[in-house]
Amino acid sequence: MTTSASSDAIYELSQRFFFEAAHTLEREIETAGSRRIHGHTYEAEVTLSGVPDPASGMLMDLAFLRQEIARVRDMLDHHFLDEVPGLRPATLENLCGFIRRQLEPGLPLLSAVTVERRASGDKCVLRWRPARAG
Ligand SMILES: Nc1nc2c(c(=O)[nH]1)N=C([C@H](O)[C@H](O)COP(=O)(O)OP(=O)(O)OP(=O)(O)O)CN2
Ligand SMILES: [Zn+2]
Repeated sequence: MTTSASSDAIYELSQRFFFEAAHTLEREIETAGSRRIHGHTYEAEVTLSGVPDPASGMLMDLAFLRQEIARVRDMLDHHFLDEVPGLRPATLENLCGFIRRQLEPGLPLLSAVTVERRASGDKCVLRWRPARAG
């Protein structure tokens, strides 16, 4: 037993946001409805992982995280996702990757992005080992 029982502890800090957006989708089943322009309410969550800074007690100030999220939310909310560069086809999987690419440069502790459509019970989670785990 050592006194550093929490030395391997990793903290996860998350922030959730919503956006409303339209898209079309080419798929092998239920093709007609998916090809028509239709909309969804999306709920996304971004997660940072690491060890809090001892002085601030934070992985990152949530206000800063909100600022970063607002930037990517503006790129998606009330947009036609087929026209968002780098996103097409606008699936949950590609939305997770898109949000990661937008946020990762400013958030080195970013470790997961979740995008879901609660109304239909659909959800995708993208996880990875953060560039700087703390
Ligand atoms: N692996 C994935 N499969 C599907 C995705 C996806 O993002 N990843 N997305 C869709 C469509 O966006 C589709 O609109 C959802 O299809 P479906 O569940 O069939 O219909 P709705 O939830 O839109 O329900 P309605 O009642 O028709 O509105 C499909 N597959
Ligand atoms: Zn859809």
